[in-house]
Amino acid sequence: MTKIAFIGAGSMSEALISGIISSKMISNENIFVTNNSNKERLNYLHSQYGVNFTYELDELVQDADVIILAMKPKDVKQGVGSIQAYLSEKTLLISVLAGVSIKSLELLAGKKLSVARAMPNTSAAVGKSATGIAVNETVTDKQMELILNIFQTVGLTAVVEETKLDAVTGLSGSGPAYFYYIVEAMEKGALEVGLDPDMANDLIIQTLKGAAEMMATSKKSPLELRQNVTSPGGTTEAGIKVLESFDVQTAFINCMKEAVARSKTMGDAISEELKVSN
Ligand SMILES: NC(=O)C1=CN([C@@H]2O[C@H](COP(=O)(O)OP(=O)(O)OC[C@H]3O[C@@H](n4cnc5c(N)ncnc54)[C@H](O)[C@@H]3O)[C@@H](O)[C@H]2O)C=CC1
Ligand SMILES: O=C(O)[C@@H]1CCC=N1
Repeated sequence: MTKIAFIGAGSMSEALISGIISSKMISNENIFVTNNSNKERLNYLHSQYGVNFTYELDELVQDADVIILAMKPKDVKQGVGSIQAYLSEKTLLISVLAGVSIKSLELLAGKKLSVARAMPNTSAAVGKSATGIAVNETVTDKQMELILNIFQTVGLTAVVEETKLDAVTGLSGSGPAYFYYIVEAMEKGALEVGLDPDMANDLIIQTLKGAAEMMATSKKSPLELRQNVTSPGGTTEAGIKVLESFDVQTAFINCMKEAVARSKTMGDAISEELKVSN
C-alpha cells in the first residue's frame, strides 16, 4: 500500500488529505502528517480524518513512497533540510509550493529523485480544484499515474510544462480569491439595494454556480453568454457600462499578471538563495 507523508498541515494539506481519504485511494493509516509545532492542529486532522501525526522523522518519512511538501515557500529550505537524509531515488517528492522550481527542489534534496510540482487551489476541499502539474524527467509512468490519481481525488488536473506553472498559479491557484472578491462586492451591493444578506448570499452563490455550469456545458463563449443576458437598453447593459467605465477587465488582467510575477519572484528568491549556499 502506498504511504504518503505530508510536511505541513495547513489548508492545502487538509484539502488533499480530505480528497484522498474520501476517494478511498489510500487508507488513513497510510497517511502521515506533521507541521512546525502546532500539535492541536495535528490532533484535529487525526480526529477528523483518522490520519497519523508525528514529529518523529523516522515514523513520518521512513518508507514513504510519496512526500508532499505543503509548507509556505519561505519554509522550504528548512522543511526539505529536515527530511533530506530520508530521501532516496525511490522517493516521489511532490511540492504544492507557489513559485519554487523543480531545480530548487532537486538542489535541496541533494540527490537525483522524482520531483513533481503541482499547483492546486483551495477548492480541493470540495473536490473541485483545478490543478496544474509539472514533473522532472525522473518521474516514471507509474509515478505519473500516482500523481494524477492523487490530484484527481480533489478535482481536475492539467499537465503542463514547468515554464507555465507560474501562469497557472496566477490563474487558477489564486483564482478562487478573485471570484470571492467579486462576491464580496456583490454582497455589499446587495445590502445597499436593500436585500436581506442571507437571501442575497444564496442568490449570489446560485448565480455563480449557474454561470459556471453554463460555461462548462454550453458551446457558447463567455462573451456570447453575456450578450444573451444583456437586453438592449436593459438592466445588464446599464450595469456593465459602469464596469467598463472603471476598466474592470483590464484590472483583472493586471491582477493576474501581478500574481504570476509574484510567483516568479518568490521562486527566484529561493533559487538565488540556493545558488549562494550551494
Ligand atoms: N492556500 C492556497 O490557496 C494554495 C496554497 N498553495 C501552496 O501550498 C502551500 C501551503 O499553503 P497553506 O496550506 O495555505 O499554508 P498554511 O500556512 O496553512 O500551512 C503551512 C503548514 O506548513 C507547516 N510548516 C512550516 N514549516 C515547516 C517545516 N519546516 N516542517 C514541517 N512543517 C512546516 C506549518 O506549521 C503549517 O502547518 C504554500 O506553499 C502555498 O504556496 C498552493 C495552492 C493554493
Ligand atoms: O497566495 C499564494 O501565494 C498561494 C498560492 C496560490 C494560492 N495561494
